[in-house]
Amino acid sequence: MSPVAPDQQDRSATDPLAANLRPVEAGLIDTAADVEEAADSGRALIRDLDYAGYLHLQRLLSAQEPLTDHHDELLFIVIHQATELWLKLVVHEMRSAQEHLRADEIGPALKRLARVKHVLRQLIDQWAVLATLTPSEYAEFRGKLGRSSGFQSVQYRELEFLLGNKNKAMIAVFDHDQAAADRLRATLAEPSLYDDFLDLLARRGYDVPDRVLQRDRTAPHTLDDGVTAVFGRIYGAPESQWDVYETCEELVDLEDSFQTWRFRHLKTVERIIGFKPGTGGSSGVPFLRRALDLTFFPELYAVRADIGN
Ligand code: HEM
Ligand SMILES: N[C@@H](CC(=O)c1ccccc1NC=O)C(=O)O
Repeated sequence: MSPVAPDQQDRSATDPLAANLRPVEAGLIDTAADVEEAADSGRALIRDLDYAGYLHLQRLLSAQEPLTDHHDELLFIVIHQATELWLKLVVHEMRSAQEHLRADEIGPALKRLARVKHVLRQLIDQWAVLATLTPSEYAEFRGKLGRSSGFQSVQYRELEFLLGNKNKAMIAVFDHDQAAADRLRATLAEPSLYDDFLDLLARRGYDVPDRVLQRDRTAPHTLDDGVTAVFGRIYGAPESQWDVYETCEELVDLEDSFQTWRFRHLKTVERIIGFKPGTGGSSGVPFLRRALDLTFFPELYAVRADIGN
């Protein structure tokens, strides 16, 4: 006799459910034990971790303290806090990408930069939410903001430094907050993402000029024709070092996203306060417009004019 296949065997002898018993009768659910277990995990939750505990939601969600009763002030606070949270991640990913570049690990560096790019995309889309705030709604609580301003965002400045816009003078904005000023001074002394990439290119045998490699890295990088020539080689034959070419394009994406964020900030400010001066003491819109001219990776744009000539 041929053996019966396991899935055709009569399971009622061994499987209580197949014998038509209710789960409790079958002994599969021991109600008392289940209740005891639930109570146990409830007690354990008091002792250790639950959702709110892990995420420190009590702290996070009690940190929105509007200065007025105006309905729209909560939106203003939430947008800024959400931006600061994302900036925290962006700075973390940027530093990690830089460490990978220093270790000649382009793959993981690109993965982190791709994440940064997507976060920036979210921050760009977020401006549409803030743009629902009308000039008169904002005017109702703007007076309460005093001289506080995005100027004083230490994480934003840190990101700008890591991207290479090393405007030392901005550290003076943090005279009232020495911890923030110290942190920025330390970041100013670190190589920028671009510095790390140019170092990697030099190690890969590209002819990055010594004057660029040896420059004072606490100052912003300025356009150098020797670096443009290096990118000319890379863009002329991407297949020769494909990962290097991909890194160039990732940096262009990053610059593009960052500039788009700046541009959306400018346009949102324009529609909400027009040409009023800023609370932080700048001219407002004209100041933000000038910031759009600052470019992080100038040679990656300069090289495009040479392609095909
Ligand atoms: C009603 C909304 C907003 C208005 C009217 C506004 C206005 C301004 C103005 C006028 C400045 C120039 C500095 C000053 O004099 O204050 C500035 C700078 C800045 N704002 Fe805003 N802003 C708004 C929303 C935001 C949001 C949501 C963020 C996100 C965190 C932000 C981040 C920044 C940053 C980082 C700077 C410094 C930019 C730089 O130095 O290039 N702003 N903002
Ligand atoms: N600079 C803004 C004020 C402002 O937007 C702001 C105020 C306090 C905290 C963050 C702010 N956001 C960005 O500048 C203004 O001039 O209205």
